[in-house]
Amino acid sequence: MTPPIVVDIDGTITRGDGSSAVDPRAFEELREWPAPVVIATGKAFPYPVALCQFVGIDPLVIAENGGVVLAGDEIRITGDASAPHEVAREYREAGYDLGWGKSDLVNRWRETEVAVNRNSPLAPLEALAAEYGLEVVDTGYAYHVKDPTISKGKGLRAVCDALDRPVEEFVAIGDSENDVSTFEAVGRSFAVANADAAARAAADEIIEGKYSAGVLSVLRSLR
Ligand SMILES: O=C(O)COP(=O)(O)O
Ligand SMILES: [Mg+2]
Repeated sequence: MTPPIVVDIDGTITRGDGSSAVDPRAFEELREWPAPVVIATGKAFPYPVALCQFVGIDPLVIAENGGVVLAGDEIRITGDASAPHEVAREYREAGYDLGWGKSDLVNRWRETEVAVNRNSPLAPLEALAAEYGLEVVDTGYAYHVKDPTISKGKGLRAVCDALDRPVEEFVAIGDSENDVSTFEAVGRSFAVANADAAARAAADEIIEGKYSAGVLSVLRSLR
């Protein structure tokens, strides 16, 4: 039987062309998938919700690295953004910038963490985060200032409770440090070839292909 899947966005179903463009072939594959599809991302909640709508699948979403979860018409928000916002405030006061311009669409709808552009300095961000008992996770796309007890893996367990399905049934695909907790929770995990060291070490298997090409090859082999 085709397994349910939990899939990361950036670096995983993207085309790998330097943009955040999702490969349209992944849209097709996810829409036709004959089992639940969970989108698990570091992005703010509206992005994966919109992705599900545009793909045409039921929204099963883990956003903000597990801070916000949607399953079975329930939205579950874990933690709050006040400590991350304090870190961001102090970071700015020290003369640094979050790096997303005036509109900052990356953080505008973020409810439990703050994301910082990877062109901004990491060391002072990590120092401030530690003062507030927070961690900085580098997804390869942004630095996320977050509560260390929140993870995509825990978010997946919440989704599984809502769906009344065992988490071990799931196959996970991802590319970075923020996918490690998902890999540890599921029955079978794949890192794409472009994955970072943490994801590669945690995955059961490393896919030969990079980005969406790698994902498509795995999905086709699982069906
Ligand atoms: O938002 C990010 O930094 C990365 O997002 P992802 O978890 O979908 O790869
Ligand atoms: Mg990713």
